[in-house]
Amino acid sequence: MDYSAEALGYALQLIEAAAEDDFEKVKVLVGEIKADAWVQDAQGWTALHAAASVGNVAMCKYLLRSGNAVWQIVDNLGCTAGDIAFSLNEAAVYDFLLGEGVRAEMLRAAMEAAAASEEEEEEEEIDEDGDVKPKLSTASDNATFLASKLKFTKDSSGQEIAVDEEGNGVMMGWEREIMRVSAERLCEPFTARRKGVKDSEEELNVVNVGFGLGIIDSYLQEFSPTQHLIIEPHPDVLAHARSIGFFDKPGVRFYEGTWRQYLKDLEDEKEEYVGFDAIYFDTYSEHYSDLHAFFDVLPNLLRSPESRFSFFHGLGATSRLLYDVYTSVSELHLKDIGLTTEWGDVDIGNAVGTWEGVDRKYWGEVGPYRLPLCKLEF
Ligand SMILES: C[S@@+](CC[C@H](N)C(=O)[O-])C[C@H]1O[C@@H](n2cnc3c(N)ncnc32)[C@H](O)[C@@H]1O
Repeated sequence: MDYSAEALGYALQLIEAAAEDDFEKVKVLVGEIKADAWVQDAQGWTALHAAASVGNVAMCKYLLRSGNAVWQIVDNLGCTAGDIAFSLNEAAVYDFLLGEGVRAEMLRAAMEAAAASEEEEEEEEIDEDGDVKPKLSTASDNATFLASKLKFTKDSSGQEIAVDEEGNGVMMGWEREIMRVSAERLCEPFTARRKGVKDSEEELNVVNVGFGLGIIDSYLQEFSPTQHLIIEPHPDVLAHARSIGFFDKPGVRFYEGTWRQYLKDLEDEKEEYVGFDAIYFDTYSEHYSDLHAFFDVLPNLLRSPESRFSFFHGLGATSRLLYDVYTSVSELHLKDIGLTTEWGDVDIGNAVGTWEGVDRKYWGEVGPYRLPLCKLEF
């Protein structure tokens, strides 16, 4: 059914009333006339964007609780209502929308986890019936990505990049600084223990999930790890790693499969249990729910209270609000399994320009990269 011109008219009036900070009119339009708060005007604004722009927390709350506003709708420039509040220094509105986002995402994660087992069963049924599955994207479906061709090339500034069949950047050279600092912070306790001890025999066991361009693995190699496990399933990435001699580096062993297969092999005792001092996670075409599932096994993989875990935090990196929401959500989920998280800023200011020829640009106005550093809470 088409959306009626009358309903659209009321919805646009609602955006106007919110932009004029006319809360009484907003209440009439939502409460009595049932105007829709999710409708967007020509610049992509909803009534919530308008309410955020005038800094009215009560109106934002009303639109979400009593109306049908949606906190994560983006305007034509990719901004959520929270991003509008942030850019206009409306701190109270920003904090309120951040809280709403965190609550909504925590709830969504819990519901997704509960539905996951049912979904698996459904997928099997579809297969048995022989139904054709819709075409999936390499950027959002792990199996599709793992079956697709990758290209290793350079961008115009000479930085290495890996690009998938759809032109999505799997790994970009500009992420190098993030990887350098991540490796350094992960190995810090080890560096401190070894300092000043001549010919130290201090062990260092590291694991990196997702080789990509091998950037973090090269930095991890600088700490001469005793065991350096790399979990990587993509045949083109593995071929690339072989071609640059990574299979022959000291301590390196590749597990040629996904991290889920590795965990299954550990469980089935096909892989030997290793306690790790440093664990890094940066896969591609997986979702937050996958990272969340990986969190759950960390207490079994970390060797000691000094051991550290980090992951590539690109979650929600298209918007300031979404980035803050996922920073909080991931920290809460890590806390659930007994890990504390410290966040460090890495300036990536000049790096974001290097996206030519690559689809799905992200980061934009989000600010510095937030580097998570997690350890077991005692
Ligand atoms: C963004 S890149 C990692 C880049 C790496 N941090 C670096 O410094 O170059 C993501 C890598 O994860 C791998 N990957 C994708 N799905 C995976 C999975 N389920 N398990 C393990 N690795 C996966 C991809 O093949 C790709 O090599």
